[in-house]
Amino acid sequence: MASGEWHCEKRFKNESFKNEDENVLETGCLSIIVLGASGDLAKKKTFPALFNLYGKGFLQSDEVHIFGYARTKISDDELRDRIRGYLPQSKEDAEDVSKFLQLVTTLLVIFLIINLRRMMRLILLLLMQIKYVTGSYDSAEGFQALDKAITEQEISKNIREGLSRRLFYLALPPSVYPQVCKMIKSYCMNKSDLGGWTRIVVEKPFGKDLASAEELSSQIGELFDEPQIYRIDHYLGKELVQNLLVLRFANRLFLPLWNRDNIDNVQIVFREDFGTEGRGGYFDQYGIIRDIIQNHLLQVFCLVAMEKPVSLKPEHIRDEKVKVLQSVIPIKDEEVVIGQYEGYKDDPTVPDNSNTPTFATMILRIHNERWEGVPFILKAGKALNSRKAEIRVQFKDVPGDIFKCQKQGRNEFVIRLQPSEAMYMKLTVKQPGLEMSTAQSELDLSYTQRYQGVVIPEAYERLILDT
Ligand SMILES: NC(=O)C1=CN([C@@H]2O[C@H](COP(=O)(O)OP(=O)(O)OC[C@H]3O[C@@H](n4cnc5c(N)ncnc54)[C@H](OP(=O)(O)O)[C@@H]3O)[C@@H](O)[C@H]2O)C=CC1
Ligand SMILES: O=C1O[C@H](COP(=O)(O)O)[C@@H](O)[C@H](O)[C@H]1O
Repeated sequence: MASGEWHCEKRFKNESFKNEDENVLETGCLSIIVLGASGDLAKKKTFPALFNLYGKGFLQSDEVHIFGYARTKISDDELRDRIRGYLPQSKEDAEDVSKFLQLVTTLLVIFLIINLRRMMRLILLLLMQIKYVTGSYDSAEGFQALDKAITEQEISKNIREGLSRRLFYLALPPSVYPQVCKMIKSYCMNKSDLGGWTRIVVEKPFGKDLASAEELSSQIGELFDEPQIYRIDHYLGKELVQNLLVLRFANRLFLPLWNRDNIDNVQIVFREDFGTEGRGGYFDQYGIIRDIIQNHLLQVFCLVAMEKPVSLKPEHIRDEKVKVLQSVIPIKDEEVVIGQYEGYKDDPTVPDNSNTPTFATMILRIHNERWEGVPFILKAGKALNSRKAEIRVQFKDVPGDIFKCQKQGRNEFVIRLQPSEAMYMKLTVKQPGLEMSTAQSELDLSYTQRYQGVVIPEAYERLILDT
């Protein structure tokens, strides 16, 4: 395997990040059931992540079976066609498909000619059997049919019932989580307690406000034990978000600078260059604040602003996040701007009279010793002119500017989460040459240049693997 590739063994053997009770390799039939399989998340992220995990050897073909469930009536093949579009595809790939089909008997030669990863994907597309079951989210009938399909698969794999594992991934609007969880609990649980398990993965946003989040938590909590429930925020799986803890707490350089004495403001920005594209059924109920800011950007905000955790244990990290969130003072109305992009209501899945925001920006202010007076500006928008997610830490001006260079710009530390992961520091330097003049330049750590050949895993690969 190439040096940058993730490796099963490496992950399980990484002692420094290990919790006492995790990293036990399990065997037995694993069924992964994607509920809401007809939707945007499933086709863009969930299924491609599963394919990648399979390609990297984390999911074994003799143990894993994947199911899709939704109300939309489509065939297994139609579902596969939808997914195929979101796996790396280009004219070049299409040629490889036909080459592969023609040269299937000379597999070793092809391995030398075409990229190994692409090759794996082609094989997967041919081999993986994704079964699609149609049904509503509150009908016993649908979930009984789903259970039947899973059980048949488990039996065909010749595995004792109790050793089977069932992972239900709710790629659905949170409004249907309670009814779906009830159905899973009533009809689709792993049938015995001989060592298998049933787990559920729920997506953000967890409710609409405090009351509904608490209600959702107690509804799910009545049906499943806490260790069976996985709440996903995929921004936490992004490489540069994972890097934030390391960056902040493993580098002496940043320790004395990361505070109100040196930092003028912090900007955490999410932009997308496409709109809802048929996702109005989910998005219009929630809007950009609940879709992006309350979860993804707030998690990033916590990692930028929190104090050093006691250790890397999840509870310790959570405790620090909670502390910094508790120190945020109520947001002022005059420090919020919201908007809706022109054309949003043209999406047939969006109601004609919708006033749901698709853009929002706001200032968070932290009332503590480190951050008093430093605005954290959070901004998110759909259908803007570019796609980008980044953190910009802007430093204060240097006092006593003997070079008269302040107009050229401040020191700024930028962490670009996507696209093209990078970190760069904007500095003032002497313009090379005979004159003593200054210019803005950058210390640049662009991942494509620094880590050539390293394949950065998609956020969902990491998170689904953890479940
Ligand atoms: N799209 C993305 O990139 C990401 C989405 N998410 C999260 O995933 C979840 C699903 O989002 P996404 O897939 O984009 O949304 P979609 O609008 O695509 O909904 C997913 C599926 O849910 C069903 N559905 C949609 N609206 C309703 C409704 N009002 N009541 C019941 N069922 C409905 C539809 O399936 P059918 O009608 O066939 O049953 C649809 O195909 C959300 O919680 C979102 O926050 C998280 C990260 C990224
Ligand atoms: O959670 C969501 O995230 C996606 C954007 O994810 P990214 O990893 O591609 O940045 C967004 O499109 C979607 O509206 C939202 O639900």
